[in-house]
Amino acid sequence: MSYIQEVLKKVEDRNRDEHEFLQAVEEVFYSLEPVIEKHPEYKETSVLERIAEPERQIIFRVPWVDDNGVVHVNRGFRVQFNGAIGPYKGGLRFHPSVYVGIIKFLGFEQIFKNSLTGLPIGGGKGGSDFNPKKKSDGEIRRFCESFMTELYRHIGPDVDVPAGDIGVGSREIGYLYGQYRRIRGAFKNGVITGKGLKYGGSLARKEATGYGLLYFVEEMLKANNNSIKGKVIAISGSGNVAIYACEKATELGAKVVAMSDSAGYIYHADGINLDTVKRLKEVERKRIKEYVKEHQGSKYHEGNVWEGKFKYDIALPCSTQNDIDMERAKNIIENGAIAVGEGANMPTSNDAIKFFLKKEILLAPAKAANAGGVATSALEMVQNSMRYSWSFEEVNNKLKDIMINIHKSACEASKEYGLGYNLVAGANIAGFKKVAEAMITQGIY
Ligand SMILES: NC(=O)C1=CN([C@@H]2O[C@H](COP(=O)(O)OP(=O)(O)OC[C@H]3O[C@@H](n4cnc5c(N)ncnc54)[C@H](O)[C@@H]3O)[C@@H](O)[C@H]2O)C=CC1
Ligand SMILES: O=C(O)CCC(=O)C(=O)O
Repeated sequence: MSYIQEVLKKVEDRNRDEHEFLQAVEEVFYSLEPVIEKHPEYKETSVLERIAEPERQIIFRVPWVDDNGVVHVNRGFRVQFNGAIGPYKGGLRFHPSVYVGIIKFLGFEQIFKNSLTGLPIGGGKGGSDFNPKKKSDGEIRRFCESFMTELYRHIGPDVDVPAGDIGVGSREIGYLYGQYRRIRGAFKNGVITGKGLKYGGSLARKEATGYGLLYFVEEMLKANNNSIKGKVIAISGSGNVAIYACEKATELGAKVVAMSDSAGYIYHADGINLDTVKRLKEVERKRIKEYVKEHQGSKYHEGNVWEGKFKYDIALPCSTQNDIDMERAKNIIENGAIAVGEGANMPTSNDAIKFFLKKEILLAPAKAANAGGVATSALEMVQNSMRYSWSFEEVNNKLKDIMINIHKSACEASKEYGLGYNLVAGANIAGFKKVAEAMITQGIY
């Protein structure tokens, strides 16, 4: 058994039923094999064992009252995974599928992603198994208030800074921050990011993950003598990441022909009308199928977009984890894709990642490609500390530079370890080394 296999076995034994977490750890650790060989100090200081164990995980009760006066109880989580390079940083997910294995996979990914941004942020993640779908505004507010009534004691601008993720957008962030302020009796707006612009939010944070994804994919294509201009793109999801990925892709001269939600997908050969999607999803909170009522020539299909048979050059999974398994990966290639850019966290299963790499599909891995959101959150923290705000253009330019640098770091790390142009391994290695070195320098923690 190799050293990596031995460590993985220990991680598996300790986290038996946490499948998503084990998948994320396996994906990172296998790509670290050449690094461990070259750096015996990582083995001597058990960095891998340490990095796979959260510094702290908090699980709490979230009781709330619905509009009929009935009391419900959900479970809240915050996993403070690794604080070696900065305060824990990562979003909150409200979705019925949430359990500790989901939050831990997301928190683990966040360690490396945050490191790649080059900014001083550690890895953390949180959320709840609360389902925001079909809840009234009042129910959402009461849930958020209850959630923060426990969470507030574990977070702070220098300790742990949450933000949004699936099911947590600007409305939820507003209620969460309001409750934090009420309890603390202080305006510490650096405690949460993704805030509204009127109380310390950053311009371009809303757009950042989707825009950043496209900046990264453009770099990847450029490095391979290609570009986004003129490409046909399919996107899964129609939430925050998907919408702004679509916007930037269109601005860069591509045509987005498909978007989805958890029930099905729309296909519009003329190109998706993003104004309609924004209204349906951001304002009216309706299903994506409503789109076809307003656009002749578009079609709605039930099921997963990656099972659809239609032509595109680039696939951008922007919905949720394990969206692309082996069968869907094969279908994506049959549909003509030359590149995949991961906007969601861990959207591709480990065997499908290997398959894409074997088929020489250009693969922009999530940790690198969707890091623009958290990077811009870190820029929001900078602005909050300065009590100042930058213009949209200033933030967007910084975001673009960060994404270009992440691509460069992943490229260089891959090359240094003789792996050619493998951004998956390169991102893992570059993200890991910075955190590992900080951990070693700080002793045994
Ligand atoms: N919002 C952000 O800044 C960042 C988000 N991400 C990741 O991007 C992905 C999307 O997040 P957001 O757009 O923020 O969330 P969102 O809540 O705005 O949108 C989520 C989208 O995914 C779809 N979806 C959710 N569960 C699904 C399922 N089981 N099957 C099919 N579709 C499903 C929803 O219908 C919706 O269109 C997640 O993986 C998230 O972790 C990654 C980096 C930053
Ligand atoms: O902006 C943030 O802090 C969180 C972003 C996030 O949750 C992610 O990168 O997956």
